[in-house]
Amino acid sequence: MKNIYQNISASIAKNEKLLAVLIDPDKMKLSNVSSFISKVNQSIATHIFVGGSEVNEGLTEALVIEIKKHTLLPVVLFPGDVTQITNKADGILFLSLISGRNPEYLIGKHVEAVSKLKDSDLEVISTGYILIENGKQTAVERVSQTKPLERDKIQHIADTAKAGELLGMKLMYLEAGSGATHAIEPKIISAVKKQLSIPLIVGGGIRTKTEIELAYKAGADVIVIGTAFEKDEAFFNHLQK
Ligand SMILES: CC(C)=CCC/C(C)=C/CC/C(C)=C/CC/C(C)=C/COP(=O)(O)OP(=O)(O)O
Ligand SMILES: O=P(O)(O)OC[C@@H](O)CO
Ligand SMILES: [Mg+2]
Repeated sequence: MKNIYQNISASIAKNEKLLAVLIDPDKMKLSNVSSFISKVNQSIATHIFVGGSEVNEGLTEALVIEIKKHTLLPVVLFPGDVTQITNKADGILFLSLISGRNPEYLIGKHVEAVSKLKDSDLEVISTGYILIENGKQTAVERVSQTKPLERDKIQHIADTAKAGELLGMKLMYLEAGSGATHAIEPKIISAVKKQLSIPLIVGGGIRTKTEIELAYKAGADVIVIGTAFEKDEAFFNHLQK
């Protein structure tokens, strides 16, 4: 039995903070997985997310198989598209892009995904995905052809998250975009957190231990970091258990 969601909730109840390392199948060489994952294992990371906004078919499955050889941490798909679904992972963030108004990314991809999910034992976790503007166009914006929410409309951001919760979503993900120049501001995180009773994930542009601490303090339950590790694996040295 998979219990990724239950374990996230249990950690939050104990006031523990969670860290997901995002690995992009387009950028990670299979030959580097073993050494990269050994660094992940020695760090405070609690989850491995695998995904990208555009990934060539087949790469995700090969990467997940290789990662699973080297770690006991849960491997969770964070897919930009249906082609990234593989049964070799433990779970999948079943993302609906609720900051946008593109029906394909609100419900279309999900309908397409069902035939794949029916035959898998992936734990499917319904996740509201909210893209917030950070000054430059992100890959998610380009791929999904949607506009991010404006960062100074904080009440609108919080209401969007709450609407997702009321629709039954189990996790809420505030996204500044991979490699964002500015991470999501703490005041946005805390305003959203105040209205929510489901776990809150925050990612995009987080590069320092200070930014991690500020996001946790503001109310992030799970932080996602990809680019900072892609650019410099020495960042793991600052995040030892
Ligand atoms: C339900 C299924 C099967 C898919 C969900 C489809 C949806 C709604 C996706 C949301 C929009 C999207 C394109 C999300 C991508 C999320 C992601 C993995 C972002 C990280 O990738 P990046 O790292 O931004 O890409 P680059 O490294 O290429 O910039
Ligand atoms: O790559 P970074 O900027 O860490 O962003 C992580 C994730 O939130 C992107 O989807
Ligand atoms: Mg990336």
